Amino acid sequence: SHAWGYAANNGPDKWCDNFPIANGPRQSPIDILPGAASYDSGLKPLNLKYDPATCLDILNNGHSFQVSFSDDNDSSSLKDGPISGTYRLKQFHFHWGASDDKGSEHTVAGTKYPAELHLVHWNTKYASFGEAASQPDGLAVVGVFLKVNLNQQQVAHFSYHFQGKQTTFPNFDPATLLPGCLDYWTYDGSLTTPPLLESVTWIVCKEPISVSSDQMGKFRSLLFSAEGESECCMMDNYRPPQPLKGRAVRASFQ
Ligand SMILES: CN[C@H]1CN(c2cccc(OC)c2)S(=O)(=O)c2sc(S(N)(=O)=O)cc21
Ligand SMILES: [Zn+2]
Repeated sequence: SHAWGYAANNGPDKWCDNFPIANGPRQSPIDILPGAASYDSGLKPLNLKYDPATCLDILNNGHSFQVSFSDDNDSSSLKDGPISGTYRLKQFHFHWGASDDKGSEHTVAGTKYPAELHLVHWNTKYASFGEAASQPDGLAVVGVFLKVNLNQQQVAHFSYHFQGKQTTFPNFDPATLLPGCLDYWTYDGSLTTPPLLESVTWIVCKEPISVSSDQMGKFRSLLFSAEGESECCMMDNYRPPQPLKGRAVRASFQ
């Protein structure tokens, strides 16, 4: 079977063929309706601590590009917020569109942002990332919307063209990608790509960060294709919102 992707023949509508959990009870992303979210005063502020020294490399994995972190200690980790215990940062990556009118996975009352950042963390009560990824409380992903600010400087110089292209990416501080205000919505969901595991506590920040339009252009110059293959630009690598199926969405703010 051909690998999954975002094209008509292997995209989100086809994922259920190989990953039946695609139609499961807690799939992501969702459309967030601020008016229907319930404020929960028991939710704590996010406690994010990132150490740039843990930044390892940047990889174009054929679906996005991801920046990976060494996770053999808690120096880059998430605590508090809606979770209990400590979750270690494993990687971050983005989803984006072919144009600025689409690209985010979560939407807010139907509004799509041009891109969305995902910071992926795993629960250290499990022995490894791989084990945590299959547990209902195993992962916590912080989602940050990106909006285009026409005279905004570069977010960072990412442009790792081909699938499989990997280079070192030393001392990048992911805290530079966080919005000033860390108000968030939270709900129980899944990975938004295969294997679509229902192991994610989603934490979606209300405030977007701004990127320049040429930063968006750089994203769109990345390639799904590998070296030597016919070039296929990496864009529209987002899954559309999935049915809420009775889940509650809580807000950390009023
Ligand atoms: C290709 N993308 C996923 C890769 N990963 C994964 C997770 C568990 C098992 C596995 O293969 C067995 C791979 S991952 O945890 O790094 C994530 S997080 C994520 S998102 N968009 O929901 O934030 C998608 C993926
Ligand atoms: Zn993602």
